Amino acid sequence: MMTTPPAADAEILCEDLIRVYVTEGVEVQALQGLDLRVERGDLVALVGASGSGKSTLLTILSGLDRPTAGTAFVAGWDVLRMTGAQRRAYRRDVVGFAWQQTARNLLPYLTAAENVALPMVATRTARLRERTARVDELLEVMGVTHCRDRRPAELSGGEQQRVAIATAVANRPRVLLADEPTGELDEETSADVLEAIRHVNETFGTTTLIVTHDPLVADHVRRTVQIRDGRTSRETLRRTAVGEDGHARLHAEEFTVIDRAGRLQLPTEYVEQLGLRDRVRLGLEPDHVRVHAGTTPSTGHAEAPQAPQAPQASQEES
Ligand SMILES: Nc1ncnc2c1ncn2[C@@H]1O[C@H](COP(=O)(O)OP(=O)(O)OP(=O)(O)O)[C@@H](O)[C@H]1O
Repeated sequence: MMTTPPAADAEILCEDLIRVYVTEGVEVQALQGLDLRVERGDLVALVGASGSGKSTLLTILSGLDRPTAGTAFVAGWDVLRMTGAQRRAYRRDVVGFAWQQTARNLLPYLTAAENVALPMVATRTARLRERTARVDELLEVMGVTHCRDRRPAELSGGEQQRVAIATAVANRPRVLLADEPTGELDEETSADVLEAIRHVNETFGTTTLIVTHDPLVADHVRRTVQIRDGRTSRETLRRTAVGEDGHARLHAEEFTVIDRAGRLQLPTEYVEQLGLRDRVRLGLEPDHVRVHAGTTPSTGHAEAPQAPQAPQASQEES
């Protein structure tokens, strides 16, 4: 359903997303009020420990599952309120997916080129000549032109994933969702696949969300969002800046996410390093918030250790 999302410019916008699974009378809160905003054309990695809710979120964004409550808009589509027919159109035209299990992505009896062409054949969106040109373009962007006439069994794991991503974006979806695309690959092959995803993002402007627990993914994306206990908790933004000496350097800035109720999570290492627990003392400064260990009233600043300062992040334990 095309409705205007609350913030029309965000390509993916989730607010207070909740997903409760009930199995045999036992409730599991997989998503506990998750907020996420991804701008159009962005490339974002969503990282988090096993069980933190990453796959649950991706399943919702891909239109395969409905959340229990909250809002989720993808490319202007309200994923909570789609009818069956709209859901099929959404999955066909708006989002592309690549899954961890390579076998789930490609048909084993088709060649790489036939696999990539398949979504276009299914939607009858292009004539044969346009289709062939599109397949060639995609295989080239993904660096797998040499695999054109081979079947999946004749490809390496990394080549299979690159063909799978070419297939996922064949119909020019606005959003690409990838669930652990490097989960079955070694480090070097993973880096190749991630660079290929980045190339697709830059070439076609496809908004891309990669879900992973591979920390190396963070090196290949501009923005990493960490999910903890079914909520987004921290973000890292990377940018390259040229210093006074003329050399380009990569800067990484850490942010913590603050929700509408003013709650935020302190990084575990800050909590451990300063022995923060139970209650902390806060102080409001003109441009930041101080967080001190200890629960007794302060007579000055000197006696309590000061929390390391995270850029932009005011810190308070939730
Ligand atoms: N269909 C389901 N029925 C019941 N509980 C589920 C279901 N799917 C997920 N869960 C539970 O929801 C929580 C979040 O699971 P989810 O698969 O989203 O985490 P994840 O971060 O993707 O983990 P992993 O990295 O191991 O895939 C877990 O406690 C999981 O057991």
